[in-house]
Amino acid sequence: MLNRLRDWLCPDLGIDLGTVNTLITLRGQGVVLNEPTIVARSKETRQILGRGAAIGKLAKQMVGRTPGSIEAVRPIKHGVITDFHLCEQMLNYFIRKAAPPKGGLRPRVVIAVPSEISPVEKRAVFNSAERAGAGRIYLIEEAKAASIGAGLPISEPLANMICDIGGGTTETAILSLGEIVASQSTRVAGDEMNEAIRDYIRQRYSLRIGIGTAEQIKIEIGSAAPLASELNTEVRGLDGISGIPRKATITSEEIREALVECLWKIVGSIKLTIEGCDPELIGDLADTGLVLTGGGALLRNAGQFFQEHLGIPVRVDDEPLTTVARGTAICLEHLHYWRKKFQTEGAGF
Ligand SMILES: Nc1ncnc2c1ncn2[C@@H]1O[C@H](COP(=O)(O)OP(=O)(O)OP(=O)(O)O)[C@@H](O)[C@H]1O
Repeated sequence: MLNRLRDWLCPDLGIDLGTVNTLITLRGQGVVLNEPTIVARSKETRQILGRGAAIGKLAKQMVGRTPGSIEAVRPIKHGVITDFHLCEQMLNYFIRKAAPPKGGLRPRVVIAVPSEISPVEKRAVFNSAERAGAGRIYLIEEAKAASIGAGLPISEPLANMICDIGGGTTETAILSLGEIVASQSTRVAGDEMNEAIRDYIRQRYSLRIGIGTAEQIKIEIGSAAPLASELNTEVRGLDGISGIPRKATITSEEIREALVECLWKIVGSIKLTIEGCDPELIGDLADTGLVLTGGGALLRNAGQFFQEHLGIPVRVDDEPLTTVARGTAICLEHLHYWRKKFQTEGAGF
């Protein structure tokens, strides 16, 4: 009864504070907010545009199309807050949008953060969330939240491996008995793939394209392993020699070539994680395999590529963009159990 009243007045929130996307879940309701982690502000006054509303989807529409006086800023880079003030304003806006406050109560919040962030960086997340209106704050490692969201039996005495390929970081972890036993984090992820595509097209076609176009190409025809039927797309950019707009047709084979180095670096990071694990547990991985999550897992044939190069079964989660957020939602449902395991701070409820 008390729980229901509290849920109505001030629902608990789960937040996946990602480099590219921020997702918020409410206890019992699943994902209620999914917005780009971007803020648009005036360069001169540093005020957020649209009376503080140019955040998320609205700000993303402005990327690359802003006049010189406006900048679209991502307050998080490689999973770590780089602009505290902006992050706090963004979180405040998202929290209010997801769960408008009633009665002045502060919600309990579970936030997923990269596993290898420093104590100072953790403190920045606490402070930003607290100033944005959160009450008691619990931090959970992104890889653990992803494992829970993907339904892995992480409480069992068995090795389970997860690899979350996000926008700014790829987090790989092996978990057993509810804890991370080995992990690696690399900055090779979706953003670096976009840069690789942009550079490839500049070198191969002398065509200059923006990072947003490179991302669109990745989503439209990107793949990690050969496709049954290869794809192509028309790309518009600026001729690097004449400076005149020009078109070119790019194939999925070419994009695969552009992405191969990034993918090999991710394979290297997964192998390092395995090497850092107790040999007793490594044996389990031949059966339990690897689960891929994060937006990067949507690259066509990603499962096939990693399976071929790691020699263990690989499964892509059904909805990899929401796995971490769904993991935080499950933690909210069982907060009495999980809160003993979280790193917590805040005013309490
Ligand atoms: N279909 C797709 N194919 C390939 N990549 C995709 C696809 N859809 C989205 N992505 C990429 O997924 C990335 C975003 O994933 P995600 O939302 O999991 O990252 P994030 O949680 O914001 O980042 P991080 O975990 O690094 O903080 C972007 O780089 C985006 O380009």
